[in-house]
Amino acid sequence: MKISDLAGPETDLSSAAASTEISGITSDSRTVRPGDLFVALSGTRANGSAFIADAVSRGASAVVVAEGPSAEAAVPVIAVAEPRRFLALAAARFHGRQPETMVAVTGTAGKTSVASFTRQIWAHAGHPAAMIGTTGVVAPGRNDYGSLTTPDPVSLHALLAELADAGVTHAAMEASSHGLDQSRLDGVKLAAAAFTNLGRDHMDYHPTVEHYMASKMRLFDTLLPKGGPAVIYADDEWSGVAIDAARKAGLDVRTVGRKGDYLALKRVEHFRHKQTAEIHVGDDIFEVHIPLAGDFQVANALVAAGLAMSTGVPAATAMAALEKLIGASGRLELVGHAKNGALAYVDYAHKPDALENVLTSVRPFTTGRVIVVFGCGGDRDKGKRPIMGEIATRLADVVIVTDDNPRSEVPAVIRSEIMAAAKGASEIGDRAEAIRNAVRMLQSGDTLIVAGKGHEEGQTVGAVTLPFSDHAELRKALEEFDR
Ligand SMILES: CC(=O)N[C@H]1[C@@H](OP(=O)(O)OP(=O)(O)OC[C@H]2O[C@@H](n3ccc(=O)[nH]c3=O)[C@H](O)[C@@H]2O)O[C@H](CO)[C@@H](O)[C@@H]1O[C@H](C)C(=O)N[C@@H](C)C(=O)N[C@H](CCC(=O)O)C(=O)O
Ligand SMILES: Nc1ncnc2c1ncn2[C@@H]1O[C@H](COP(=O)(O)OP(=O)(O)OP(=O)(O)O)[C@@H](O)[C@H]1O
Ligand SMILES: N[C@H](CCC[C@H](N)C(=O)O)C(=O)O
Ligand SMILES: [Mg+2]
Repeated sequence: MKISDLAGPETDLSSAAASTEISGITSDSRTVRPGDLFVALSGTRANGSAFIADAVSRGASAVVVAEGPSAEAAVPVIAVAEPRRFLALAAARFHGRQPETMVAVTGTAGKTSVASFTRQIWAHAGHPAAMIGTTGVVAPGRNDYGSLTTPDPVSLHALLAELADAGVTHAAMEASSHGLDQSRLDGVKLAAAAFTNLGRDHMDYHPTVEHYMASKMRLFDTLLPKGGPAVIYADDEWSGVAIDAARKAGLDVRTVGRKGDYLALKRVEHFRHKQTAEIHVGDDIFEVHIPLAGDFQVANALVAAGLAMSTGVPAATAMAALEKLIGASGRLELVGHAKNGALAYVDYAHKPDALENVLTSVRPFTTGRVIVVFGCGGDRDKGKRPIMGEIATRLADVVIVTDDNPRSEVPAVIRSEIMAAAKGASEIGDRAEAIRNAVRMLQSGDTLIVAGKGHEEGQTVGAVTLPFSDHAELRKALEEFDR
C-alpha cells in the first residue's frame, strides 16, 4: 500500500513520501520488518524518535515523527501534529475493515462487564458478536486471554480485520482512559458509546481527576460521530458531567438507571444469587430476573441493554437476554461454598469504589461475617492503598491484606501502606496462604471475597509473571477445608 492511501488527506506529504510503498506499520522499532512504516511516539518511558536509526537499520521504508525539530533519516520522514492519532487512523486504513457495528464503553468500573453483557445480548438476538477487553477476546469459537484493556491500535485493527473476516458483525470494546488518552481507538468507527461511572483510579497517570474524566470524555466529544447514541448511567456522581459533555458534542443522549429516561429502573429485589428488576422502556414495563448478584450488575446490565437497543436490538429481546446473562470471569464470581454453606467469591475489585461496591453488595445476603482478602498492585497509583485499607476494615468483618501483583515494588512496603489505614486487619504476604487462612475461618452464613485479581492467571513479582489463579487457589482451599 502507498503511504498516500494510508495517511489520508489530512496529512501533508512530500511526493517522495506519498509514493513510498509500505507493507506494515509499527510504533516499536524492535518489531520493524523490511518495508514497514515506523511511527515514532513519545511515551512515558522513552521517545520513539530515539529509535529512528534502529528502525531504519531494520528496513523501515519511511518514518513518521511529531512536528518540531526536523529529524534526519535515510528514508522519507513525515511530520504530523499527533503521531498517536496518525498511527490509529493509519492502522485502520491499512486493514480497511472491522465488524460493521461497534460500540465502546468507558468508566472506572464495569467496562468489562458491560462489554461482555452487550456481546451476550447481541448473540441472543442472533448476531455473530465479539467483545474485546481486559479479559481478552471473546467471539464465536474464540476465547483468548488478554493483557491490555484497550489494545494498541496496530494489534487492535489487525484483530478487528480478523474478526470481520470470521463473519463477526457486532463488537463491543472497552475504552480505558489510557487507551482514550493515547488515541488507541481513534481509528474505530463507532455506532454507539457508553459511560458507566467515575471513581478513583490511575492517579499515577492522570495529573487530576478532571484530566482523568476529560480523557474518558474523548469517547463522546471526539470519537463517536455527531448524532450517535451515547448511553449514560444516570445514577453516578459524574453522570451530569458525562451528560453535559455528550450533549455539547451533539450526541443522542440516552440515560439508564433510577434517574434514567431511556431505561428507567423502578424497583430491585435482591435474592442470594439473582435479582429482579422492574425496568420501564417508554410505556412498556418489564420485570426481569437477572441471574447475578450485586447492585452494580444491574447498572451494568442496563448500560449493556442500552447499547444493544441503540444498535437495533428490540427492547423485548434485550430484556429477555438479561435473564440469561453470565457474569464476566472473575467479577463477583461464585467459585464455590464450604460444606457449612459459606460462600466464596472471586472479584476484580482493585480500586476503592469497586471494593466498596462489592463489599456492600454481598452484605444483604450475608447472615454471618464478610471476610475479604485483597492487596494492591505495585507500580500503580499508591494513593489508593490506604483508601482501600480503610474501606475494607469499615465494610468487612475480617480483613486479610496480601500481595496482588507487586511488580517492581517491595511487596511488604505495599502491604504496609494498606495496613496503615486498615485497623484490625491481619497481613499474610503469600496470596495462596492468605486464601487458605480465610477459608479455614469460614462459618455458616459467612461470605468470603478474594478481591483484586479476578480473571488473572498470573502474579507478577519483579519482572516475572508466575502462574497464579485466585479461582484455582480458592477451589483448592475449599476442598482441603471440607476434607
Ligand atoms: C503507561 C502506558 O499506558 N504505556 C503504554 C504506552 O507505552 P509508552 O508509549 O509509554 O512506551 P514507552 O516505553 O515510553 O516507549 C515510547 C515509544 O518508543 C518505542 N520504543 C521503545 C523502545 C525501543 O527500543 N524502540 C521503540 O521503538 C515504544 O514502542 C513506544 O512506541 O503505549 C504502549 C503501546 O500502545 C502500551 O503497550 C503501553 O502500555 C503498558 C504496557 C501498560 O502497562 N499500560 C497500562 C498501564 C494500560 O494501558 N492500562 C490500561 C488501563 C487498564 C484498566 O482498565 O485499568 C489498558 O488499557 O490496559
Ligand atoms: N457498575 C459498577 N459500579 C461499581 N463497581 C463495579 C461496577 N461494575 C463492576 N464493579 C466492580 O469493579 C470490578 C471490575 O469490574 P469490570 O471488570 O467489569 O470493570 P472494568 O471497568 O472493566 O475494570 P478494569 O478497568 O479493571 O478493566 C468488579 O469486580 C466489581 O468489583
Ligand atoms: N488494568 C489494570 C489492572 C490492575 C489489576 C490488579 N490486579 C493490579 O495488578 O494492580 C492495571 O494494569 O492497572
Ligand atoms: Mg476491564
